[in-house]
Amino acid sequence: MTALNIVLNAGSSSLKFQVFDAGVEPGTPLCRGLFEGLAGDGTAHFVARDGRGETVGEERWQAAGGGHDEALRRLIAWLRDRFAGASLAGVGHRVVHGGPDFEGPVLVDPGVVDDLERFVALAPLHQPHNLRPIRFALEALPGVRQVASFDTAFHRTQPELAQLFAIPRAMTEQGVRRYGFHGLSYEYIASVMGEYDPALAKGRVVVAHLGNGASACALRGGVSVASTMGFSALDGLMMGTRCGSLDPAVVFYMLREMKLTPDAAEKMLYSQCGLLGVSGLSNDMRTLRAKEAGEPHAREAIALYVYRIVREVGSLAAALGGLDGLIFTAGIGENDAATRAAVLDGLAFLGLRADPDANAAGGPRITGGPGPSAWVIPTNEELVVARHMRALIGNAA
Ligand SMILES: Nc1ncnc2c1ncn2[C@@H]1O[C@H](COP(=O)(O)OP(=O)(O)O)[C@@H](O)[C@H]1O
Ligand SMILES: CC(=O)OP(=O)(O)O
Ligand SMILES: [Mg+2]
Repeated sequence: MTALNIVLNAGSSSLKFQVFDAGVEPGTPLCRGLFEGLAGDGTAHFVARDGRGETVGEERWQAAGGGHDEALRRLIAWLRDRFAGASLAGVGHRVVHGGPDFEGPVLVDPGVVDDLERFVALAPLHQPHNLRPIRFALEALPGVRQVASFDTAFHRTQPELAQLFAIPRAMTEQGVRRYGFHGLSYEYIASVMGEYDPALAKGRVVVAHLGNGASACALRGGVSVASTMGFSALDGLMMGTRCGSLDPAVVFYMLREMKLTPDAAEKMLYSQCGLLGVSGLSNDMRTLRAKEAGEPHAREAIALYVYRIVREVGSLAAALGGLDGLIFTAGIGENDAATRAAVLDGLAFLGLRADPDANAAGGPRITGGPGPSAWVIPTNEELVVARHMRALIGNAA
């Protein structure tokens, strides 16, 4: 009987999962799937594929809020049915915030979950959805080992200056510092980029993770040296529903002049800004692309999205002292050729020369000529968690 390792990855708009044979090195999963459209009130969509890419499950429903809870309920029912008779070796979880103490993946026990609850306020779109299935499995599956892998851990290699805010030292010592996120995605990209071009593995590379959440990370020799996200996953680039970098005085304006409560102000900055806020239409790039011809606000939202990426990649290139490669990944980075083309255009001053045909075809290399190269590399956060599970709990069933 096959023993399974299941990996869960709750993003801000999605719940992704992969199922691996626990007895072998993780590679192609037995099955992988995605619930998407969980952030809004539109249609949520579930699709699952087997190891050969054949669709083995598909559902659609109306996500009237609470999309992640409903997705988890459907996923458990679907997995029970699909893998009836198999035993479960372990469950691995992407956990977005590991704070200052979790510098690598850990085996979960109730004490670890209590520690991680402290960061719910710093990652309200993620941490609750990451911890709920852990608590569920601790109760419902008491013999099954669980591993938590953190988005923040990969960035703990950054130089001290890259992690500091210019605030009183006492606040820094309390943990008010830049953590950085999407670390599992960056760890995956760092692990494969040498297969695309050995020079990337040694070089100065910026990875742009452009999903519903978005950040960029500067890698030197595959190690994180700076990133656009900070204390929380609100900072840096403009995102689907998050504002990204914002003058902190805007928050005081929201509280004092707009008379918003702190909770309402927080909700607005996490859930009603970004592409959704500027377009007034949608957080989803696919919808904005479909409407941009007739909707000036959709066009402006996309233009601002690109402008912010160009500025931040320039800043990260400065932190690296130059740029050898730029890698696009995640939902928008992997699929939206027009965003990539516009970013490359804005970064032509760094010597990037777009290859329009290669870009339209999805890469992998989307520049030509001498100078820095740009690439499209699909991310795989679940595979990184599966590797962590293998390292921590081996192949025990
Ligand atoms: N084919 C596509 N073309 C353009 N954008 C896409 C496409 N598919 C997905 N996206 C964008 O990617 C986003 C989801 O990215 P993903 O990395 O899966 O999100 P999450 O942050 O929830 O993990 C969607 O909200 C949408 O904006
Ligand atoms: C950290 C973060 O924003 O994650 P996601 O892009 O999955 O929402
Ligand atoms: Mg994601």
